[in-house]
Amino acid sequence: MAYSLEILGAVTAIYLVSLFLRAWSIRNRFRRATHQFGCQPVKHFPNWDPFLGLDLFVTLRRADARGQLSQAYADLHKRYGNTFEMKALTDSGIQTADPQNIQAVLATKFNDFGVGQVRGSAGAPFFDRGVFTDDGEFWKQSRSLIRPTFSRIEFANLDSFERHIGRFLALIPQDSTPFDILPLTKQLFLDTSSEFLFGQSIESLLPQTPFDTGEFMKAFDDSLHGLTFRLLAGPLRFLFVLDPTWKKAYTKVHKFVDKQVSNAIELQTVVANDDQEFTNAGKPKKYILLHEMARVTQDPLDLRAQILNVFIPARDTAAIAFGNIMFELARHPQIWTDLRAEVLAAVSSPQQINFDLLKSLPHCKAVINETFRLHLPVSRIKRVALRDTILPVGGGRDEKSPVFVPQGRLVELDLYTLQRDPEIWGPDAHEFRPGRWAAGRPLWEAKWQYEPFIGGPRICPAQQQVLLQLTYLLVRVVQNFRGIENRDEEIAYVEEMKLTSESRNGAKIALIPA
Ligand code: HEM
Repeated sequence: MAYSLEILGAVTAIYLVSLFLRAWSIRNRFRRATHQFGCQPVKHFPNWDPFLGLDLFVTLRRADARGQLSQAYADLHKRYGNTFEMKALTDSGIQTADPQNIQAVLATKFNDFGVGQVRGSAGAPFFDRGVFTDDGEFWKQSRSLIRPTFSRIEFANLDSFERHIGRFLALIPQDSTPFDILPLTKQLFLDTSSEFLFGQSIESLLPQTPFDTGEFMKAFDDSLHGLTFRLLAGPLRFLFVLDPTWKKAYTKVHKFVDKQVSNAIELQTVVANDDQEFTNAGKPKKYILLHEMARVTQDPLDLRAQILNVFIPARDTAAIAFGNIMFELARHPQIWTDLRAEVLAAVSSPQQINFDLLKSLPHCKAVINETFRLHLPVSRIKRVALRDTILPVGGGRDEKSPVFVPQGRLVELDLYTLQRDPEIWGPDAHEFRPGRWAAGRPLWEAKWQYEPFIGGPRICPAQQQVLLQLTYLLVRVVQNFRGIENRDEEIAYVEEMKLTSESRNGAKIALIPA
């Protein structure tokens, strides 16, 4: 017993000495940065638990339970400035909603920041290394594996999208019965994204789906759920080591993906190097990401990891965005009327819809932009400093001096606060007002004030594809229904923060047939 106490005492002493040495080293590096670059300290949230930040952690978890986590961060920014530092257990580090700092982290100082320690191996063995988890050379290689397909896809695949939309429209009640459009939209995008990513749609919108869709979706959701907990737990994720449900869930997902991977490899040996961008009938070739990847690597485990690295950010994001559009339109029915007038004037039949037409609808564009401004499916971006570096602003009393960021420090970009900042968007920043986009696309994007897909080298590769699909879907729904009504007693947007952020109450609406 005495012996174990001695060991415990020694371990504690070593830990405290290492903490002290680390703090001392950071202080020296900070002094050097002050001298060289004029860095000033950033404001700190006044934690009463300065070691772990349990006080703020509990406050934030309570806000999360109320569905107001993003707003809780925005309130902190209101009190402590655009850039401040805080401790909240695993969520400790610098918070910033400043466009200059966001630009530095994502673009101008891109090589100084990475996702490694934030995501790193948290997903393994559910999903291994790929474009979503890695930094440096491995990230570059993974990104180049998917880039060619994404840069061509936006022009193609509209035909198969229409096929899925037909099924989607048929499942919408035609007698103005209230329903929640979010789950239905999730099924639609699950079907289209599985077709684009794997070459085989999960066909969840069909009554006779060839898969046990419910089982697959549950397994995938359970896998993502387990992943969210592990990411939240940070270095404490070893605590989940004995959790058998996660393994059961991701094994089912692997079984499905591995089958698609082996199909892709087999197909590769049959149709090697088909570089044609058009079919023999002159139509744009339909791109399948896994098949394009299999032209570069035929390692099944690598392919599984790489495709899951795309499927995870793809899973629900676009569906959540469409649900949010419907959520807002149901609360602003007059805007639906304006949209419908624009759509009916431009489009008479689905066959007529093409890329150029979809790009030429300013009302649709404004509604989509404004929805993304208020409701971000990905609202917080986490990065870690890969080396000692500097943020351009946020230090000192006036928050205008540069801020020293030691290697290993977490920096969180708060896009929600940025995109609702009254100094940028005016006093009606919290209101849904697509009219603010009327003068075309203003400078907001160029100034890093509007970033739902972020910017810089890690910009969402699917941005153009998603915007095109959302416009297409909006056009098709607006064509078929002359009105929309809100059927939710709760008027406010209640947020459900998982890996992505969505409306906890879905989008309960009634659509009035044309
Ligand atoms: C409304 C829909 C979507 C939004 C708002 C969105 C937004 C984002 C954002 C903000 C990031 C950066 C995350 C970070 O670096 O921490 C990201 C990354 C990514 N997104 Fe999307 N996304 C959407 C849909 C999709 C879809 C449909 C796909 C695939 C088909 C996709 C594939 C990816 C991939 C692979 C990355 C990682 C890129 C990298 O790190 O280099 N996203 N997305």
